[in-house]
Amino acid sequence: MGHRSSFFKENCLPNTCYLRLNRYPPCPTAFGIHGLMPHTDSDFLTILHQDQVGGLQLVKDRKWIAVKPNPDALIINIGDLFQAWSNGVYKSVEHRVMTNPKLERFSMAYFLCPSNDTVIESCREPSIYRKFSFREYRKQVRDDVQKLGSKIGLPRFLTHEGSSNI
Ligand SMILES: O=C(O)CCC(=O)C(=O)O
Ligand SMILES: [Fe+2]
Repeated sequence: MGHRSSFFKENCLPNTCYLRLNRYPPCPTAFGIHGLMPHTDSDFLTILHQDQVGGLQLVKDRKWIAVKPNPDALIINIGDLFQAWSNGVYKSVEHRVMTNPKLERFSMAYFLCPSNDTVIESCREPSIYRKFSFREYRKQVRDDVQKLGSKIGLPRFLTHEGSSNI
């Protein structure tokens, strides 16, 4: 896509990526409860493993669809940084987890993150996002969650060009 092929190798290092282990207890009392609220991941890519219980859903064509559980497969989710880096060609996927009334669920997510100083810059002109460091992105997300109660994410970094195209 016009980026250096060594970009990930140089910027996403073992100590900048992380693994999250998720446990969702059964939720017998109510139907349609979020185990994890709708969100996009603030990284480049997430490699996800879910067990056989199911509950992961993603937005496709503006509708929530369930991801069929397959413990033998890994799911690769595109994150916000990949969207910015590709100038919006690849979209960060919105996803959520619904709880199961009877079964406990486990998942494992590996987040491919760069170092805080890494500058995320789009490969094409005109760029729809201004360039930003991962540190700046994380701070903006943290500040928005604190002040507004939810993440705004990439729309905060739209350029004039990007704003007039959405
Ligand atoms: O548990 C899952 O399937 C999804 C986990 C997830 O989206 C996350 O940890 O960001
Ligand atoms: Fe996620």
